[in-house]
This record gives sequence, C-alpha cells and structure tokens, in this order.
Amino acid sequence: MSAPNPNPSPRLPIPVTVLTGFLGAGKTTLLNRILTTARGQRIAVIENEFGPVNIDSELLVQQSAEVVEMTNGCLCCTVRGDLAKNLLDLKSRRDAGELAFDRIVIETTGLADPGPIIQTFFADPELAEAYLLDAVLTVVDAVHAPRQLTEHPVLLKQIGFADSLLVSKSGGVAADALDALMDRLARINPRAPIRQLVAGELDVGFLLDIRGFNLNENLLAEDTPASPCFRAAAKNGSRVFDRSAHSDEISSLLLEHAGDVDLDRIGTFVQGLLDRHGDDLLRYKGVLAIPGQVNRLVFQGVHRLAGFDYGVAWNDDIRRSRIVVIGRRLQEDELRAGFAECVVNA
Ligand SMILES: Nc1nc2c(ncn2[C@@H]2O[C@H](COP(=O)(O)OP(=O)(O)OP(=O)(O)O)[C@@H](O)[C@H]2O)c(=O)[nH]1
Repeated sequence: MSAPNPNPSPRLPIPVTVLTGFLGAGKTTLLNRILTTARGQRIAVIENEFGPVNIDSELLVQQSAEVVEMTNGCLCCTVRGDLAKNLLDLKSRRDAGELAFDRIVIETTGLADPGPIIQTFFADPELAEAYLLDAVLTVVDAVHAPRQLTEHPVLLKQIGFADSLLVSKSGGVAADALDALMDRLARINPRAPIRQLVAGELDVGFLLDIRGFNLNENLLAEDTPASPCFRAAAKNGSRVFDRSAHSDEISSLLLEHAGDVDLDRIGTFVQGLLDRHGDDLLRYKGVLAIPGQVNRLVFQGVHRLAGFDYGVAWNDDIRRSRIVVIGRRLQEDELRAGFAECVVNA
C-alpha cells in the first residue's frame, strides 16, 4: 500500500500572492506575520533576492510549507523563466504528495517590476491552469516612500500594479506627512485599498483571496469594503483626479458615462489603447453597460493582456459604464476623447 497523500484534496488552481515593495519596506516582516496569522493554511514561499545568498529566507521565523530561494537575479528580468520552472516544479511535487500547500506567496526583490511577474501567470498555459494569481500586495514604507517615489520609478509601478497597498512604519512620520502620502498613493492607484500595518494586528482576510485578477462585477465596486476604489475622488467630492497635485509619472484616470457604450466602438477604443500604449498601461479595469445586454460587460488587463466577460445582470441597478486606467504618462485628453466617442446617448 502506498503512503497516504498528505494533500488529499488538492484545490486547483492554487492561489498565488505577489508581495512586493521597495527595498526595506517591510515585505519579509509582513510575510512572517502572514505565516503566523494564517494558521491552518499551508503556504509555500518563493523568495527572490538579487545577491547570491538569500538572507530573507533565513529571516522567515515562521514555518512555511516550503521555501524556494531564487537568487542572483530579479524575478522580473533575469530569473523570470526560473519562476515558471519553480512554480511547475512545486505543483509536480504537490501532485506527487511530496509537498502539501494550499497557496503560494512570492516575495519579490525590492527593485522588481511586478508587470513581467504578473504576465508569467497569463502567458504560460500550464501555469494559467495550475495557478490563480490572486493579488499583488505592495508594502509602502511611510518614512522613506516620499523620497523613493521621486527617485525610483519602480516604486510607482509597484504601487500602480497593487491590489492592496500596505503602509509600514507609519508610526515614524507625523500625521500630516502620513495624510499626504495616503493622498499620493490614492492618486497613483485609486482602486487599491490602503491599510496601515499596525504591529500585532493583521487581518489576513484583507490580504488573501482578494481575487484581484478575476473578472467579476466587483472590479470597480466602490462600496465594497474590500475594495474602496476611487477613494481620492470621493474624498474630494469630485470624480476628477487632481493630477496637478503631484507630478508622479504613474497616475490613474477614471472614464465614466452614466449609461451604455457601444460594443464595437468600445472594443476598437480599448484595442487601440492597448496597441498604442500597452507598455505604459499597468492595470485597467472596466464595468460597462452594453445596449441590449442585461449583464454587465467586465474587463481587466495588464499591459496588452486583457480579458473580457459578461458578469452579473444590471437588474434594478442604474446602468453606467466605467473604466479605471492606471498607467505611465497617461494621455488624458486622448483617452477621454476616445471614450466619449463610444457612449450611446439615450
Ligand atoms: N518601525 C517599523 N519597522 C518596520 C516595520 N516593518 C518593517 N520594519 C523594519 O524595517 C526593516 C526592513 O524590514 P524587512 O521586512 O526586512 O523589509 P524587506 O522589504 O523585506 O527588505 P528587503 O528584502 O531588503 O527589500 C526591518 O528592520 C524591520 O524590522 C514597521 O511597520 N514599523
């Protein structure tokens, strides 16, 4: 008789969380807290470090189902192929009963661009079947972020790609500086909830199973506690982001129409956008009302990888069409004009 499989009911796809943030932001600290707090969940960890030795894995004080170390390069560039290989290897070992884990957390280097890492999960069909990219969590260092944001464009990308923004070291800054940082983060990425990491308090419910890459009608749900989108706009009582307040290269834009958009025209508009500006588009999500269609059309994407599907019915909800785009050097006038051509006036 063969040995009992330690993982008798494998759940596929396996959820993956990408934990990112600039150097020293507090990624490993947060990972340790996730491993401690998410009791009962078997979490395998992939640690990436530039140098030849992975110090971070030694800093993991809590038990993980497995720690895979990836050194001597950054996941987003030199060792990206290794990431796919390691993920497939972990799954094979899980299938064979050698390993038991329910989810994976990937801790990136502080200099990683999350874009190529995200694309890995969609570009490889085998990975896409085995794994579900759940969310990008970005840790932002309250003390150093204001300066890092100016000096290191990769931090803007880490924030722009995030499904959840977690501010560390907030005790180290004055209240008004913290408010200014929060506003700046909300302007860069209005769709990611922002939470302060407070020592000893961590609700993993906000960090795991976010389903940030799923196509569903909650993509832009501003009244969902887990995704208070458009925070900056709501705070200002306006739906226009104050883009003059800061000159961050990465920013966001909300395109909104109180009604339907034409399916062909919006398809052409989005396709043109991806063709021309795909490299600069970090994340974009949309919930659209299409004439004659009782269900919401939802779409989302990263760079040029986009997915569309029909979500839940509008029923008694007021039909409206909204797209939020987070990207670099967004051509606001072009985007607004292009979107305006798609609207269907009642
Ligand atoms: N005061 C304070 N210190 C923190 C907090 N989070 C992390 N730190 C400290 O910041 C330092 C860096 O934390 P790490 O968790 O190693 O950061 P990291 O992002 O994993 O760092 P790298 O892997 O080097 O990029 C450590 O000394 C932590 O103890 C926080 O919320 N408050």
